[in-house]
Parts: sequence; structure tokens; C-alpha cells
Amino acid sequence: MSLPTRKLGRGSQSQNMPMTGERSSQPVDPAAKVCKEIVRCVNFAAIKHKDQRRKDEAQSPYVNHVIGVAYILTSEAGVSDVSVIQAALLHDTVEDTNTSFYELQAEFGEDIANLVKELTDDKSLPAEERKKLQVIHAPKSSYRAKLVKLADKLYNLRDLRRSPPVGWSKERIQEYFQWAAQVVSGLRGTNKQMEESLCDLFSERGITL
Ligand SMILES: Nc1nc2c(ncn2[C@@H]2O[C@H](COP(=O)(O)OP(=O)(O)O)[C@@H](OP(=O)(O)OP(=O)(O)O)[C@H]2O)c(=O)[nH]1
Repeated sequence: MSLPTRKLGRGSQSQNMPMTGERSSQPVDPAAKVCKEIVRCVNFAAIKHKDQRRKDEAQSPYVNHVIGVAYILTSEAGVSDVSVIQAALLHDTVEDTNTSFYELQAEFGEDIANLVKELTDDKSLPAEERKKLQVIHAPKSSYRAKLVKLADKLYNLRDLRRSPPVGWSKERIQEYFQWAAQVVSGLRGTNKQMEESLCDLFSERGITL
């Protein structure tokens, strides 16, 4: 579903912090333009997630997760579609911070806002319902959203193995792996490298896709 157009203009600010730099000098070099867009997303995500921590014992900065998801896509999965990397960096801003889709649309355009929308759970729903919906929505997602979802699950499962959230029992971790396998089943045929890495993680736990 497309977002309705709203006149906010790119670079509109929702906090008293600089989100974007000067706009007067437009780079001509396409590579410079790509770099600028990626850094703008990293900057936006860092500001939005600045007070959030992961659930691990070290209370890692939350932004490490979204940067890590983008890193998996570029370094392991061979993804070079800039919009996918942008969506990875922004994928939790609406779900987990005060960011609105309109703000994303104004800052990064309608395409990126719609992609993030595909990756956003409705936090007003009970956790169990949200988890069921992730399984249902996975196979219906766009190719680009599937790439981000695969990287997101890969990051979270590796994190679970490396340093699980405080208070999670072995059973809860296993249940998370089983649920994640259901989601990943609906994402198959999207990216060989990430799917192989995920299969290895699942098979360690006795789970086959
Ligand atoms: N493994 C791990 N996860 C953490 C950590 N800190 C925060 N999370 C987030 O917690 C979620 C899993 O916790 P749950 O209790 O199952 O889910 P909930 O917070 O959404 O209710 C994951 O989101 P998700 O719903 O599974 O996926 P998504 O929203 O990222 O798609 C993950 O992004 C951490 O230190 N380790």
C-alpha cells in the first residue's frame, strides 16, 4: 500500500538535532551521491535509536543491530541495491522509536518509506499475534523486503547464540529459533548465502527447514 503524499519536504527535522547537512552542493559523482544517502541513513538511525539498548548482558547500543543487518547484506549476501541497504538501516525506526512513516517519506522518499513499512510490526498487537503475522507475511513480501528480513533474522540468531537476552531460558531460545525457522521458510529462494548461513544455525539446533 502506498503512503499518501504529505508536504513535509526532504530534510524536515523532528528533533532539535541536525539530521541532514547543507544541501546547496549536489554531488555530481554517482558514487558520492550513494555514499551521502547511506551516511544520511546511518546518521538518522543513530539519532533515533540513541537511547536504546539491546537486551544482551552488555546492553549493546541498539543501532549496532541495524548497522549489522546492513553489513550482512553488503559483506555476506552480495547485495548492492542501495535502497535495500537504506531500508536495513532504517528498518526499526518506526517500530521501535518515535519515527513516523511520513517522516521517513519526507527524509528518504516514498519508496524507502514503503519498504520500511513492509518490515514494520504493529506494536499495538500482542506479541504472539505479531509473531504469527511475521510468518504469514514473509512469503508475500517484496524481494527487497525479504532480503532485509533474512539479514535481520540472521543477525538476531547469531546474537542469540553469542550473547542471549538477559533472562532467556534455553527453552525460550529454542522456541525463538523454531519460530524464526518458520519465518525463514517463507523467505526461501531469495539469497543463497544468507539462507545457507541460516540453515547451518538451524541445523545446530536440530531444526530443518
Ligand atoms: N537476539 C536478540 N534479539 C534482541 C536483542 N535485543 C533486542 N532484540 C529484539 O528482540 C526481539 C525478540 O524478542 P521477543 O521477546 O521474542 O520479541 P518482542 O520483543 O518483539 O516481543 C527481536 O525482534 P524480532 O521480533 O525477532 O524480530 P524483528 O522485529 O527484528 O523482525 C530482536 O530484534 C538481543 O540482544 N538479542
